[in-house]
Amino acid sequence: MIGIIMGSISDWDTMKHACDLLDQLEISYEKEVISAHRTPDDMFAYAESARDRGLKVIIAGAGGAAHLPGMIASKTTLPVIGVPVQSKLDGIDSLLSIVQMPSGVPVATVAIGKAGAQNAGLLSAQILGTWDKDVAQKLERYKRELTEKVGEMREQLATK
Ligand SMILES: Nc1c(C(=O)O)ncn1[C@@H]1O[C@H](COP(=O)(O)O)[C@@H](O)[C@H]1O
Repeated sequence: MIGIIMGSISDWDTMKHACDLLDQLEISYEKEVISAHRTPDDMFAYAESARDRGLKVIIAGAGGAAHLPGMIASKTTLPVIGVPVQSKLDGIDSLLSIVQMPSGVPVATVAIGKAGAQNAGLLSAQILGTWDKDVAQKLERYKRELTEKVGEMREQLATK
């Protein structure tokens, strides 16, 4: 249902958090290394075939000159979520490369690094949840768990 792609295997430490989130929700996904710069033909083939292969959302992570999410978005009408990966410039270059898309070609951009990748996984599930009741129920459960964790934090704080 979800395609998770990254510009390099060096992005895995970040992108695995999107995978972990989807594993937690038991939502199927595929993962692949694809680079707009290093494998442009593969990138276009991936974007052009994504809908016919049954994907509903694409999560694309890249660092530095992070053109992958935007270029994928240029070739598909599926929603694309961009994850800025940490870089030598603290990921600011990745963030700006992904978020500053021209009008007409949106990429839903999340925060830099692990939290961003987790949110990308969650956001992709929420998109599925707009029509998939099973996924929507899992998301309700996830939210309840978040609330419970805050309850635990309050108990912890009371002991400080
Ligand atoms: N930004 C891109 C693209 C792309 O946008 O097509 N392809 C690779 N990269 C990024 O280059 C960084 C360094 O990659 P290496 O570690 O392989 O040298 C990675 O963060 C990757 O996402």
